Parts: sequence; C-alpha cells; structure tokens
Amino acid sequence: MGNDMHVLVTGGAGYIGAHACKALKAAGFIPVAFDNFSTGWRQAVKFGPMFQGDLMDRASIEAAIAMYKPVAIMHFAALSLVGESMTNPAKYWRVNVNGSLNLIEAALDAGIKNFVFSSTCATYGELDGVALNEDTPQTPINAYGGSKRAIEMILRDFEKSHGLNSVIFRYFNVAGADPEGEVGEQHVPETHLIPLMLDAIDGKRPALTVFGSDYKTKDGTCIRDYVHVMDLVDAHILGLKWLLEGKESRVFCLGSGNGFTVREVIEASRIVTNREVPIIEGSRRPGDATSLVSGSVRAIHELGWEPKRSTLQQMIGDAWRWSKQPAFTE
Ligand SMILES: NC(=O)c1ccc[n+]([C@@H]2O[C@H](COP(=O)([O-])OP(=O)(O)OC[C@H]3O[C@@H](n4cnc5c(N)ncnc54)[C@H](O)[C@@H]3O)[C@@H](O)[C@H]2O)c1
Ligand SMILES: O=c1ccn([C@@H]2O[C@H](COP(=O)(O)OP(=O)(O)O[C@H]3O[C@H](CO)[C@H](O)[C@H](O)[C@H]3O)[C@@H](O)[C@H]2O)c(=O)[nH]1
Repeated sequence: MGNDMHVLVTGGAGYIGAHACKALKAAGFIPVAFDNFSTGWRQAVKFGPMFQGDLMDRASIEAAIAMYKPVAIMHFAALSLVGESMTNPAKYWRVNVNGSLNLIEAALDAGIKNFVFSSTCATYGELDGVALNEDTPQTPINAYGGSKRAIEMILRDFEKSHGLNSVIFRYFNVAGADPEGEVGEQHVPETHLIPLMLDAIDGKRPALTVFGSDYKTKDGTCIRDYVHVMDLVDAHILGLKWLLEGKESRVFCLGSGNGFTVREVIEASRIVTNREVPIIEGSRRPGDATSLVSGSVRAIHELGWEPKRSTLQQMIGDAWRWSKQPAFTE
C-alpha cells in the first residue's frame, strides 16, 4: 500500500480503535486517531497522529479531513454501554446517529467514499438460539443496538444517493489485548465480563456479579461469542483493502462462531490465571439477550479472514497480562 495513505480512525484512542491503529500502521497506512477522549486515552495513541475533535462538532471533522486528506474512514467512535442506552436513549440516538451523520456528510463533501463501520450483534436483539449471520433480521432490544442499526441504514441510503461505499462489521463480543502489550482494554466504568472478572480475581474488585442464572441455557447464564481484538482488527485491514480495490459494499459478521456461557468464561479464567473467581449471583441486566453467537463464515470466505487468536485461553491470557501493566492515566 502507498506510503502516505492516511486513514481517519474515529475513536482511535479507544479500546478497539487503538488496536486498529496498530494494525493499520503495520499494514503501511498512517492512522489518524480522531477522538474527543470521553472514554479513550491519549496514551493509547501510539501509531500515528492524534486529532482532538468531536463527532458532534462537524467543523472539527472537516478540519481533520482537510489536514490529512484520508483515503478512507474507520468509524469506531460511539457510546456503547447497553445499560446506559436503556436509561438514556436520547444520548445514544444523538451522539451515535447524529454524530455519524456529521461524519458521513463531511466525508462525502470532501470526496471520501470509503467507510468502514463498527456495528454490533446487539442490532439483532433477542433471537434465542439462532446462529446469526448477515441475513438474520435485525430487531434490536436496546437503544445502543437501535442506534447502530440506524447508522447501517444511513450508510445504505447514502450509497444509493451518493455512491458511498461501506464495509459494515457486526462484532460479537470483543476481548483480549495486543499480545505485545502496547495497547489493551481500559474502560471507565468497565462493564465487560472478562476485564471485570480479572479485576475480581486480582482483588481490584470484591467479586464478579453474574447477571442472571435463570436464562434458558445449559447452566442458566447468557451465551456470548468472544472474538480476539487483534483478529477483529485484522478483518478491518482486509475490509479497508476491499474498499480500496473498488469492491461492492458488504456486511460481515465478526465472531468466532463459538458460544460460551458466563460460567464457562469464569471456569476458563480460573484455569488461565490459576486463581479462583469470587462471584455473586445477581439478577438479570436489562437489555441482555440470552444468546448471541455468530453462524457466519462470510468474512472467512470472502475477505480471507483467518481468526487465529480467538480461543478463550488466548483472549483471557492476553487480557490478564495487559491488566498487570500500569494503567493509562490520561
Ligand atoms: N467492545 C465491544 O465488545 C464491541 C462490540 C461491538 C461493537 N463495538 C463497537 O466498537 C466501537 C469501539 O468500541 P470500544 O470498545 O473500543 O469503545 P471505547 O469506548 O473504548 O472507544 C470509543 C472511542 O470513541 C471516542 N468517542 C466517543 N464519543 C466520541 C465523539 N462524540 N467524538 C469523538 N470521539 C468519541 C471515545 O473517547 C473512545 O476513545 C464502538 O462503536 C462500539 O459500539 C464494540
Ligand atoms: O459484570 C458482569 C458483566 C457481564 N456479565 C455477562 O457477561 C456477558 C457479556 O457481557 P458484556 O457486558 O461483556 O458484553 P455484552 O454481551 O453486553 O455486549 C454488548 O455490548 C458490547 C458493547 O459494549 C457490544 O456492542 C456487543 O455487541 C453487545 O452485545 C453478558 O451475558 C452479561 O450479562 C456478567 O454476568 N457480569
């Protein structure tokens, strides 16, 4: 790839965006981390320029695009707490949808037509036990999933009207950290299962609360499909190249295809760390679907994606090593 191909990475200071910046640099691109640092970290911007801006401030997006003239946008920036989206849906519709609209319009005005977007399996909703793929109907049950579904629809409409090309990735549960330890997951507040579990093992939290033991699953706890963050960002490089080669807009699910209950993840963490996980049995968390597991092989067949690291053992092991490093402070 060209020497000076900039890619604007919104949310490039966040968990997945920072890993994507690392992968972009390794693939010969220059990742420009566009971020308002609401949940991201300046110290996670290590692989290219940093641009402080906000999706809600269209002028800041235009300024970043004018400065770097990116060949494409990778759009990670979003609010993504399912629980908060249930109590404050307006915030999710405003930031995720209006913010994305600002970004898409600014990109099109500057002649940028290549767009890689972070969507989610939370757009599917409660589809008990069905293996999910790109053709599964989307009926989100929380405002977070609803807002992501709306952005997917905007991208499709803008393709018809303005020739925008997009690769939409619907992620399952992203986990793990850069095995080389340069970046990793650090959310405040943390809501994700694996980092919370590791904190409980390490005594940084009193215990892990298991959200519901009365689901209709083999052990009563929710089933999720966990995918390693480095595998996930590998797919983004393939998706970017797909667009730069002029191929058609496409949706891809990114999951490992394996579903694990919360109790199975607890057991895997016990084995990886050789420590007990202190747990409390709690009630269900509003907005949680019973089971979300990918049944798709499209990314493997069409993009040539090879998820190599998405075993529970590797994801938990990499997250565990990351948790032992000094935390980001700014
Ligand atoms: N983590 C997962 O398991 C998962 C699963 C499915 C989809 N996703 C999606 O992937 C994307 C990245 O998730 P993450 O876990 O890295 O989240 P994150 O919170 O770590 O990163 C989001 C980044 O966007 C920035 N940001 C937020 N609002 C902004 C705004 N208005 N303007 C500019 N920057 C803003 C934050 O400061 C942060 O750096 C999100 O779109 C999320 O919905 C994540
Ligand atoms: O303290 C906890 C945290 C989580 N869980 C359970 O662990 C599983 C995983 O929960 P996470 O919060 O780690 O992730 P989600 O499944 O809620 O993920 C959702 O939110 C993510 C964004 O944060 C992604 O968008 C993803 O696609 C979407 O399904 C769920 O069954 C949840 O109930 C617990 O039991 N206790």
